[in-house]
Amino acid sequence: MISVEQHLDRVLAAVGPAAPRRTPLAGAHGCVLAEDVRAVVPVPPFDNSAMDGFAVRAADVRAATTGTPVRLAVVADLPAGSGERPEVRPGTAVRIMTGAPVPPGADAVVPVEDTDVPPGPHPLPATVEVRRAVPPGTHVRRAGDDVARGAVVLRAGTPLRARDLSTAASAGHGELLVHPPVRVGVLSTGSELVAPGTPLAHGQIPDSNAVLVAGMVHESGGVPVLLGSVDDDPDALRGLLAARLGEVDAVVTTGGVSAGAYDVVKEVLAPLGDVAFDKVAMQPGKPQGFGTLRDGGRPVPLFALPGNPVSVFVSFQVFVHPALTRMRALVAGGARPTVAAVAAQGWRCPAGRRQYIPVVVETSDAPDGSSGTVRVRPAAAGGSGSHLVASLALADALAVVGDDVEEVHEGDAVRVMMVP
Ligand SMILES: Nc1nc2c(c(=O)[nH]1)N[C@H]1C(S)=C(S)[C@@H](COP(=O)(O)OP(=O)(O)OC[C@H]3O[C@@H](n4cnc5c(N)ncnc54)[C@H](O)[C@@H]3O)O[C@H]1N2
Ligand code: MOO
Repeated sequence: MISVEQHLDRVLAAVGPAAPRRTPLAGAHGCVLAEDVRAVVPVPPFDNSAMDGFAVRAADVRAATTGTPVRLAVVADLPAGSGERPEVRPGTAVRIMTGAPVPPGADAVVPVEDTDVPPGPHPLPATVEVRRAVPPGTHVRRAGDDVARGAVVLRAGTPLRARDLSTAASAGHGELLVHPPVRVGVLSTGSELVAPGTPLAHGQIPDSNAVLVAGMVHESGGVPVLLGSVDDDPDALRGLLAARLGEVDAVVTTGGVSAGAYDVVKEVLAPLGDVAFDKVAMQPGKPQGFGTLRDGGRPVPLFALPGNPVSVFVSFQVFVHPALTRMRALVAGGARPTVAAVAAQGWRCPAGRRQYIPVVVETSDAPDGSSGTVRVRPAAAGGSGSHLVASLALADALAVVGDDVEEVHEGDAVRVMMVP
């Protein structure tokens, strides 16, 4: 039996990020940035109007009020996107729309509501009556107000969110140097499996692992590629892997790794040399296979997880999630975070194996209203069991109990791994 850390170290030593490549912004969401990004243009790129109205010289309208309006000649029209630069001389104004460049000579914008011109679509008036004074700079958004040219706007190592992409776009970039998305093949094994929703004949069960793994791949920032399920037939598994390996950067299989007479994953992969099958001192998730397949010369890490659904969930969070973090080139967030909690009820634990038990988290405020205590109880009425798949949905987290503990008592301190 090897420890969780030994297995994880072996996994992490075998995986790494793919070379970064320039990618259009539209395809870069979720990818990890490979270099710092600087603004190649200031944001905003030019002085522009914050209001629909009239660009004026502030000095011309210094005395304007509703009772003593100032009339100016309207000499040009500036819709957003206009490249014109009409001069605003004393006594004149230019009609301007939000986002249009402030014309030379003007130093303020009077909103249309503070004039005699009704808001909305109208022909360009010959004159405008300004009914309110505007100090210099009013409703003018200055070039570089937000970000100066050359400033770092995004840091390497961060996953690109929607707003990061908008920052990159506004700072002048159409592409970014990013690590490519990690495509993870999801493959269920077992002759008992049928597609979810299919009526079950005796002996059959729904393939719940495929959707579980695919969803966790998403939650870990990867791209799931559903490879389907194969019967416990070595040739079928061999054939599927040979046919589809080129489409993926990693593979997660479930089932077929323990001691059964039909455990085909072990049978097919063990002779490939680099795939090792170990017993890991954890519960659930004891039988684990891991190794590197070759697609031509390209290494493709393969995780052979045990078939029991709770084992799949735990094994993924403990081994596959950190590996995907490294393959994506993320700087932070390798292991799921843990927090301190208190057991709200007791439960049994296996001797000699670290327990990862799905728990419900209850927070309660202290009587003085100060910081709450995190209390946890097993999510499944049956406590700890790798087949208790339906109650997995109730769990908020995994309590992690040391291999030297045989029973957790109510009130004991426990570490809790936060999972999506
Ligand atoms: N003699 C021994 N038997 C077992 C051992 C052992 O050490 N010696 N280990 C047990 C432990 S612990 C685990 S975990 C399981 C792992 O078994 P396998 O990886 O070989 O998985 P299967 O036998 O194929 O399936 C186990 C279980 O999970 C169900 N299953 C499988 N795939 C799916 C799926 N896609 N969706 C839903 N459920 C699935 C399957 O029907 C079985 O009930 O081995 C123990 N046995
Ligand atoms: O290790 Mo198995 O995952 O205990 O059920």
